Amino acid sequence: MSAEHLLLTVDDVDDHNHDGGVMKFQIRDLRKVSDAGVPILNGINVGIPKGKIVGIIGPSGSGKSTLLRALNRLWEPPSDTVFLDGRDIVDLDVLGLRRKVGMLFQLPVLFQDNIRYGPNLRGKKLTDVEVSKLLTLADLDSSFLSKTGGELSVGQAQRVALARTLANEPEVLLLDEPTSALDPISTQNIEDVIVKLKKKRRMTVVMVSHSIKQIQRVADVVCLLVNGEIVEILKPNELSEAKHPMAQRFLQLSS
Ligand SMILES: Nc1ncnc2c1ncn2[C@@H]1O[C@H](COP(=O)(O)OP(=O)(O)OP(=O)(O)O)[C@@H](O)[C@H]1O
Repeated sequence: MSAEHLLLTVDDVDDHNHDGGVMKFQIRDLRKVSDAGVPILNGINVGIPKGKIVGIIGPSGSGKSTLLRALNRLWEPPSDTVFLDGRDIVDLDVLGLRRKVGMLFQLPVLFQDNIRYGPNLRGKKLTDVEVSKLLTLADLDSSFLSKTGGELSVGQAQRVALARTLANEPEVLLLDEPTSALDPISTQNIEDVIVKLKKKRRMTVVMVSHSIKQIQRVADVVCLLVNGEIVEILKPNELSEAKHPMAQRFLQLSS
């Protein structure tokens, strides 16, 4: 399949509430080779539609995290490959980029004043009321204001980490298996928050997950990554129709 066929358009996204075809990210022929000369990303061509949840699934080692990390320059992509709102991200101020493009990892690492940290860096002091609002957004009550990191369960800590990311008012949320360490209830809480953020704040979300069911619950469109290539782009309810043999095998074993 040629690269042009894999350019994601808003028509691929089964939802009427779109922004007239606006892409938040455009990724063009993104490649990465390891120091040992092994290809990690093999020419990624895809658009990430504004205000949508794009799921990324694929076998272990297929390059999902590397792709995600390219979007906020945790891995520095080559110039002319990743564009945010039409601008090459390597030309942007890296801290400004990371405020706009927040990231949540698999396991949260926390300390008490974390939520205030990002705004503080920008000289903005959040009041207790503002912090409470962020906690509410992440489905936590204000009692969490006075709790230290050690008093939180992993699920609560992940929601506090989400509130911390949201304190920067990001336009894009990158999620790297954000619920893989959580129980089903905490997982559902995080999924609900993600969907709410998309609906209420029209946030763009790119989510890596090993859970096909999770991707089917939250994503508007799904990219299947195999050996550093997006081999198919499907709607969540069409995943069983994947044609690439590795993608079929992965989906069969995962379901
Ligand atoms: N800095 C690096 N140097 C060399 N190889 C790397 C580096 N980062 C990642 N890789 C390799 O690149 C490939 C893709 O890694 P990546 O973490 O992006 O995959 P993934 O699809 O997210 O995997 P998983 O599902 O297991 O988390 C792997 O083979 C990995 O070993």
